[in-house]
Amino acid sequence: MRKKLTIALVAHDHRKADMVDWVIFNSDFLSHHHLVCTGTTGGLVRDALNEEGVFPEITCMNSGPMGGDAEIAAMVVRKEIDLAVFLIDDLNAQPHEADIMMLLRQCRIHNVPIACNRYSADLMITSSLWDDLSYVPMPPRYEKFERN
Ligand SMILES: O=C(CO)COP(=O)(O)O
Repeated sequence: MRKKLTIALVAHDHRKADMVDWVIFNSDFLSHHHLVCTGTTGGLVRDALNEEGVFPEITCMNSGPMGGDAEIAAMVVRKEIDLAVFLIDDLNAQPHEADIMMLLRQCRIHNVPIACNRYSADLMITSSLWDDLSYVPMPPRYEKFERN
């Protein structure tokens, strides 16, 4: 991949083991990109990648419940995030549900690819579209559909 991407990585506590596995599996790829993480996820990602001998640029925001999702959502709004991997715990309630919904919503509004499981994340980072200069992502159109 030619472009250096800024990739958001966020995982809830019960999904952090999956995130650590995923970053190790993709350590070669991730070594070329800037990773932006919520606080606890970022520490685990850094430790896992460093153990693999990979030292990418990593920015840690606040922990999720303390506003980390909100900080990453603000980066999405400012077009500073190219893609996000957000491993959500769908089996346990989170105290900061509103912030989680905000991050997901801002990614949808601003047309930022967001993977919520490992399979989607693997497909996303291996897409040839990243290097296709003729490809223009189509933003969502909020117009009412009228049937003729
Ligand atoms: O809660 C989170 C995302 O909603 C993740 O935050 P941490 O990475 O700080 O645990």
